[in-house]
Amino acid sequence: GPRLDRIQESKTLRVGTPGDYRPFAMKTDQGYEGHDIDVIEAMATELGLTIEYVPTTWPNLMPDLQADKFDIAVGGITRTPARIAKMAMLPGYAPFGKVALARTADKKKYQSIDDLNQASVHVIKNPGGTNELFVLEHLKNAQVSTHEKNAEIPALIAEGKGDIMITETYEALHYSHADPRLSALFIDQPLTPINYLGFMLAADDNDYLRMMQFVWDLMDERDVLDQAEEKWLN
Ligand SMILES: O=C(O)C(=O)C[C@]1(C(=O)O)C=C[C@@H](O)C=C1
Repeated sequence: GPRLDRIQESKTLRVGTPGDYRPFAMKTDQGYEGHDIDVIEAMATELGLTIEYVPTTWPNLMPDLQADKFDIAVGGITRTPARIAKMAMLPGYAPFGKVALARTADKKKYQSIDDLNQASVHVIKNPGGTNELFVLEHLKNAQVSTHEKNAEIPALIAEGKGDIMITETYEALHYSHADPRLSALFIDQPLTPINYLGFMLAADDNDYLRMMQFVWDLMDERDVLDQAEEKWLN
């Protein structure tokens, strides 16, 4: 197919990522790092390809993939029916639910979703992803503000500039471990059913899809996925 041909001829895989979601993909001064970065680098190496990272955002993730700015998107992307309807997605990994990140000092205040859904609670949300969808649907009574830079929200909560960040299991655990002022709430009983992340691909070339599915399976069989999980998700 044309996409696989182009990738093989250029020896380059264009990887789109918002790069703002620890521990899956984070842009730092040294480059990109995280679980998804280790996995996609191993996949590219297996295929003899060099990665070209293409910055994107959560609001632009699907439009940029549809506009052919990259071949695959990584960085903590939830598999959803809306995405599968338009794009292809590789198998699920890292089961998670939506949870809350709050100040440790406040943690007893929030025992249920009703305790979050109060006018006295200030929720800071990042735009464009499933966190925002959850906040708009379930926290209609809360005070909600939007902060574009997702990776800055935990510090804003810690400093008292907002009360709650809605996010996913691993990110909440990451920031609660990194900063004692923060606690991850609802980890044992998340606010949503369990869902899975998955790499999202352009669905216009079946040869490309079969190749990527094959390399994903190979990474699974060689325990590369287990190693990435061990390194980043514990
Ligand atoms: O939209 C998605 O797929 C996501 O999982 C991305 C998303 C979000 O929901 O906004 C998840 C957690 C991070 O805090 C940032 C981005």
